[in-house]
Amino acid sequence: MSTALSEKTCSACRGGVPSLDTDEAGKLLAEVPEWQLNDDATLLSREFRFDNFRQAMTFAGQVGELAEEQGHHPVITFGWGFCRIETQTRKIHGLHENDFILAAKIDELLN
Ligand SMILES: C[C@H](O)[C@H](O)[C@H]1CNC2=NC(N)=NC(=O)C2=N1
Repeated sequence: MSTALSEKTCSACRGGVPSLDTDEAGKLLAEVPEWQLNDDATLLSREFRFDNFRQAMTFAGQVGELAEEQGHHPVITFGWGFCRIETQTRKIHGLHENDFILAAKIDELLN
């Protein structure tokens, strides 16, 4: 039985590893089905909707704290009623399991 993504912890990525290919990324996407891959599977993103600016801002802060805790950092954009998260592993210019672990943990913030 493999460990759920949300129970894993991001590992320090120092580059020098291949990014996930589209098949590998597609398999991991099944565990975070609310998220989207871009066409060449180098970016994982999701837009969350909220009732107002303060809720979006609070969520953005929670994602930021989670990123610091995990040592893996997405791009966080927020405004009135929305917060958009985009993640890729910059060092390898593509996706790593870390991006999917972070996505699964971000989804858990809503529980
Ligand atoms: C050593 C540490 O793992 C790296 O500097 C981390 C920090 N956070 C990171 N976040 C993202 N999104 N990509 C990276 O390559 C990255 N590298």
